[in-house]
Amino acid sequence: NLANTPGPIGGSPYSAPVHQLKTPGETFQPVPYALSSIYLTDLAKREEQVHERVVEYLRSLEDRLELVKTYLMDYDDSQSNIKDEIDMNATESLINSSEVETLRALKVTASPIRSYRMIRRFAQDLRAIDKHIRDDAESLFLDQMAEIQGMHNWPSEDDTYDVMDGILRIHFFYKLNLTEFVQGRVNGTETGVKLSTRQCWNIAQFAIRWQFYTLAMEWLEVTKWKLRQESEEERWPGLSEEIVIAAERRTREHHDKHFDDQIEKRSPFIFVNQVGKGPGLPKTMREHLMENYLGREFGEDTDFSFINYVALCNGYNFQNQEEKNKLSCWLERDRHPYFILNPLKMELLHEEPYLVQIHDFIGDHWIQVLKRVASPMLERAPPRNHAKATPRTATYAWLQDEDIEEISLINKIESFTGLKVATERASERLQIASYTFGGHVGTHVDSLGSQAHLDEKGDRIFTLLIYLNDVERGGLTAFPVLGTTVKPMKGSAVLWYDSLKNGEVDGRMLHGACPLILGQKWIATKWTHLNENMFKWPCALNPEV
Ligand SMILES: O=C(O)CCC(=O)C(=O)O
Ligand SMILES: [Fe+2]
Repeated sequence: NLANTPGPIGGSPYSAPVHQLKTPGETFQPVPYALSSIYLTDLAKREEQVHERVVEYLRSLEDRLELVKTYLMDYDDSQSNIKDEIDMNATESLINSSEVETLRALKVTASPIRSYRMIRRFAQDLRAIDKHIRDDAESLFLDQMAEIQGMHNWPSEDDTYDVMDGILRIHFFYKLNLTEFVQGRVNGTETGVKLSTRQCWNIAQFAIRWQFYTLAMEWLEVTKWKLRQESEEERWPGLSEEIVIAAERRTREHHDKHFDDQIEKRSPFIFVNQVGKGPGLPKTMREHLMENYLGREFGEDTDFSFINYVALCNGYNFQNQEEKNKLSCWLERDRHPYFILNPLKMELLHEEPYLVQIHDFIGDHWIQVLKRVASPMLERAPPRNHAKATPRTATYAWLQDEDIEEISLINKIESFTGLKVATERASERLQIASYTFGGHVGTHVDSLGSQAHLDEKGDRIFTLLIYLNDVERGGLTAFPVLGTTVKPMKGSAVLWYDSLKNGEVDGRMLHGACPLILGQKWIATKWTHLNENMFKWPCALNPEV
């Protein structure tokens, strides 16, 4: 799978950089902030408290500054004409510094006003400064921060990489218009918050470091555009147009060095656009792939599946009219008596292989329970341990039936599918996944293939995936071979079969989760296995299917 091939010069925004999990110490962070809406929300709440403390700390610093100034002003004021006199004496008779000191002291002593003011400064101003320092706003601030921090780590440099990785993935998949993005418009939606020139520069640097050269070129371009709009005073002194232009030159050189090699491999990753070479290849790599491979039938060569996946994420559909004519919606009552009064709202998305969306499969109450139970259990996807693993930027929890006793979800799935789901051997625990912006799952099949044949449970028969919320933008489930997508709709479920009846993997069920652009995405998935359902899901007479 091209998507999983580590390029010769690094990864891609398609596969997240893998960070080391920290060993549990005094604090711990089970899930990286950028991957978890739960932790992001929690962090946003804690920042409210942090902000309040910082404001208090600022006030305290201002108080201290005020005290220091008060002392100095009184001192300067009460000494001013002594100073003039002494200066005059010093130039006339060249007295030395210890004599100056004595002279000044005598002047103070000679004046009841000066003496009073001096004594008052010691008694009041300097004591106030002393007290302020001993009150130790710094320690207080640090203690308060530690208290707000609690058990969790504050975000680290690694967390900023996760965020930038998510942004670059959205940029790559959806060809973001960066000029709009940095001004706060994300894929057509106004978010009301901008990126600064320096922040654009940081993202450009990150893209260069990860060798996403064409994305980097766009970030450098937008950095330059922003720099040109700033006045001299607004500019951050660490950055100038010359620096950005030099970075562009270096990036283009790196790009060109690897271009021929990558064009051979038809890698869409690093060369989203052709930036360096002349008219030899007039089209961008993406255009080239789209024109030649889009929607094509394919076998082993999964280049097509990747470019189709990206296109599907962008709203394409490759089903021909004949296929589309077969699609329909209906109310289904006869699978189980349960559905007589509560018919299933079925929508056929693909006939063969079968892909169906069931609307309103579960209601608000169950959705709340699933999210609530899963939230504290979410963990990041296991890091990729070998190149073949599907890239995943999401967080997961596995629920036991006991965790969700209050809902009879499994019974409902059994009634609906007519297969055994409830026992330990028949299925896997219910998996809850949560995505934030940029979160995705690369294309894969859920079938476990030959590795499952010897397994006690046998291979997966079907996937029942329930969407737990409406998704604002992005986050479709894309099926590159079927040429269609499923739009997450709150409470709806999709069902498809993972294996052919002969036990083979059904490669046509290749699918992936498109990167989320805006909002959140939560899903619950149940995989049911073959061995316990041997007689309910018998082999077909035709070994080919
Ligand atoms: O989130 C989705 O839309 C699909 C997720 C998926 O395919 C998986 O986790 O295996
Ligand atoms: Fe899947």
